[in-house]
Amino acid sequence: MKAFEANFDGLVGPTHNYSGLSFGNVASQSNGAHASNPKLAALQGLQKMKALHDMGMVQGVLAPQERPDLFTLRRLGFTGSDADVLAQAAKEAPRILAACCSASSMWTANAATVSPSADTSDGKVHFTPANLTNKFHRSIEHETTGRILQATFADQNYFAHHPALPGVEHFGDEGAANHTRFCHGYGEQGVEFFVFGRSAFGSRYPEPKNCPEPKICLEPKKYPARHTLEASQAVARLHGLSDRHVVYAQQHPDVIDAGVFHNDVIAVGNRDTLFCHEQAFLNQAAVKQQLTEAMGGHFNIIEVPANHVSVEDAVQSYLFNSQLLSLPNGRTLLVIPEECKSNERVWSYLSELVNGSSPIDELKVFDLKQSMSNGGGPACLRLRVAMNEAELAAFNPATRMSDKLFTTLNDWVERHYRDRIVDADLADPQLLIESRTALDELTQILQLGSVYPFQRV
Ligand SMILES: NCCC[C@H](NC(=O)CCC(=O)O)C(=O)O
Repeated sequence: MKAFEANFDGLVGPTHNYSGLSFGNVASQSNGAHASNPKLAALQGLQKMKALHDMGMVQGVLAPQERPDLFTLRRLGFTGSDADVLAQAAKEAPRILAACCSASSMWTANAATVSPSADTSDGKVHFTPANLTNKFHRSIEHETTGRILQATFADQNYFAHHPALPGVEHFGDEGAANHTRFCHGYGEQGVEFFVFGRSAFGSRYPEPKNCPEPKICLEPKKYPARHTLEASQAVARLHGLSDRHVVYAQQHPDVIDAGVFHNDVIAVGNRDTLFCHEQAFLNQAAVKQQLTEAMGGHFNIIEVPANHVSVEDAVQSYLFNSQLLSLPNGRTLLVIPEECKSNERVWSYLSELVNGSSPIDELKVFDLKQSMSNGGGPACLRLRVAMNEAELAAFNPATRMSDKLFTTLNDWVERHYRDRIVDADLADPQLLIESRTALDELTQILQLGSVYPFQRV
């Protein structure tokens, strides 16, 4: 049976704003307090989805979340009417209000870890929503994410859904941003590559299997390592992956300290190719060897040297937060953000790469500035789901990008979204009403049922 890689992009929610919520994410920290443009953000995202659809890729849409999150605010002790809750939170705890208004679910690379059916013991596609424990504003995503994924991949004959891992730092899980699946063909047994930032239980315990670093004691000094080895191992167990086809690697702590808060800021992979910076992993030589062996010796590694592109340039340009795509016409495309073009060193490296003999044939540049200003590039905005023909026929067709859905969603954004949000707007009860009205209509467009808390009371 033929198999495909589908990309499910997160639709940007109506409250998209810059609140400087992500310590360790340079863009988020430096753009806090700037005015955002949710309408433009959503339209920029839709343009990318439509472009991939036009190239013949399978493209899906994942719905955003209900924000402001009144249910979390009430859980934290704010009371009264919706307007009272917002007013009290704005006065007494504006940072908590901002966290409860973030549209961060747009970065669906953090929505879940997905294992295709060719890799799992029961032959189903497995999904585990990421608990995102390291950031409060993201830790409140996984329940609704789980419901959206179940409404998108509902058929239990093909799709298996797990709850998020326990919500404590020991099992900090950031989902597919730290997970790459390599394969020779999308429908064949693949190699799942899990990248973590630290080990929660330390080196007193036996060395984990398939882990190139003997004593996992190194940790970043400045910024948090969000994702643990133990989380990755739990996901591999839940998905029924075989040890022989799993490789674990630790992110280099120094690059986390340089602003690489997820591995997808410094590495991207597709099929039998890994495109990464030479300083991405601890013990990088061993990581490369393990991956090559697990892939049966047929594996391409494009390793970018620091003297061409520094880690700082990678973080500034999001070179590696690109989408490495195998197009239906057989060519390999790298989808990059505009920031790569404006960085001279990155652009000259990329120009040489596509003109040379590398496996990458073409570049496509997108303006994703609204998302980039919060540290989310092309790869952050998508969750990959490799599916065979039967699975493709089984997922919710209303979530699949088409010319018609593109027109419908553009119109929906134009009607419901604001073109400017600053901090003071987050407490506006009208924004809550607008957001819920928009999402209620969206669940009908995408045929999701009642996935939002406000629809379930
Ligand atoms: N994969 C990209 C994720 C980016 C995301 N940024 C944020 O949540 C910033 C939100 C703000 O600062 O308003 C994060 O750091 O997890």
